[in-house]
Amino acid sequence: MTPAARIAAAIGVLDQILAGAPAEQALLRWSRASRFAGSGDRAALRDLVFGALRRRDSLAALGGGLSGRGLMVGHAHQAGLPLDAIFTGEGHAPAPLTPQEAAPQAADPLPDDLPDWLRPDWHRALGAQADAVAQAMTDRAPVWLRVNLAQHDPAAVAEALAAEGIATQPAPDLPSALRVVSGDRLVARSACYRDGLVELQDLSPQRACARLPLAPGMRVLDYCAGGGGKALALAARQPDMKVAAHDVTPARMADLPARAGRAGLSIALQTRPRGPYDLVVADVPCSGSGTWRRTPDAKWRLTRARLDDLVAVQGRILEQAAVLVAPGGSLAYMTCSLLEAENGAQIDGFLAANPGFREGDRQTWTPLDGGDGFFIARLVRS
Ligand SMILES: C[S@@+](CC[C@H](N)C(=O)[O-])C[C@H]1O[C@@H](n2cnc3c(N)ncnc32)[C@H](O)[C@@H]1O
Repeated sequence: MTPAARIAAAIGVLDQILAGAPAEQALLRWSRASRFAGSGDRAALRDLVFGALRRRDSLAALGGGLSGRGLMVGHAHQAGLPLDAIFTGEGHAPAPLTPQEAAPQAADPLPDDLPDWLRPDWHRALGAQADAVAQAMTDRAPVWLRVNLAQHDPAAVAEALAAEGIATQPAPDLPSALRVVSGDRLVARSACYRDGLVELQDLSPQRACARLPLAPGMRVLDYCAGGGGKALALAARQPDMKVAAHDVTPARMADLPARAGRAGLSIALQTRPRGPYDLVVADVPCSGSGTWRRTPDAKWRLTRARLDDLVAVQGRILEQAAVLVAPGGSLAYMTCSLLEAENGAQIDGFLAANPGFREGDRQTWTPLDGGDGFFIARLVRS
């Protein structure tokens, strides 16, 4: 496909998303209907669509309207693309620009690419960093790997990755974390990934897991395990523990035994955990506002009602998980959100209602720290 044809395809896919279709679904529908497209075309289209969604409102302002075409015209202006060569109307290229599209009168400053209803919450949570974090959310997220330190040395793993065409850089503060600087699309097919040397895991959840005090013999439960990212990270840090994983939807843990097997770790699946555990991790469902670089359509789909529902679910999970914690043990609450309602306010509410717990630790990371937005609070049971 020509660059112009890719832009025309992005216009169609974006129109579907703006009409309510989830981004992944709209991209899949396009792929199925476009058998002529190669993997390079699909990757380029995905980049165009996700890039436009991250900067939806600023591109709409630059491109003359909130439509697939407006976003792609805005993108062409912002990226300095040769407009006359793209908007030709010939073959599969999009129609020529109108005079208004060719000379946009965009607002200065451009919109901050936050949903209007959320802006006050965002600023309350992030204070002086609010604008910089909103700006950071408009960029592509870096890819981070977690080296399985239980079995491998990070420098040797970095060399093995490089031999497969994947260049990495170590995180300055965390031995397990490697940032992929080129070859990110090769990771999932690499031998290093297949053989359990590395897992795909963002820097911030790695940092959160690294903060938790672990010791041999500890009983650990990942209460909202999903694919098991936190259980695997903890087990790799201290293989001499009994690590169990639970999820209200056990099917979400389907890949966990294979992932644990690849990493040479043992994680027991628990449908009805009874406790007590020395550490219970509650990586709760959340708005994902810290990961909007990766799922930018979620930023525009979130509503106040949905956020309120999530906050209520998180509160209930905290209460359920708390009863599984042994005296002297810890409850580690995690979200990939930056919003106060899901983070600090949730923890303050829990502590006020549960005097048997005290706060041990609380930390928020934002994209300005190198990874996704992420929150952890460790609560210690008396
Ligand atoms: C943020 S995801 C977990 C991601 C996972 N920890 C990881 O690192 O890959 C939240 C998970 O919580 C689960 N969940 C939702 N409500 C729950 C509940 N009441 N009890 C336990 N798990 C729940 C969901 O099924 C989902 O898999």
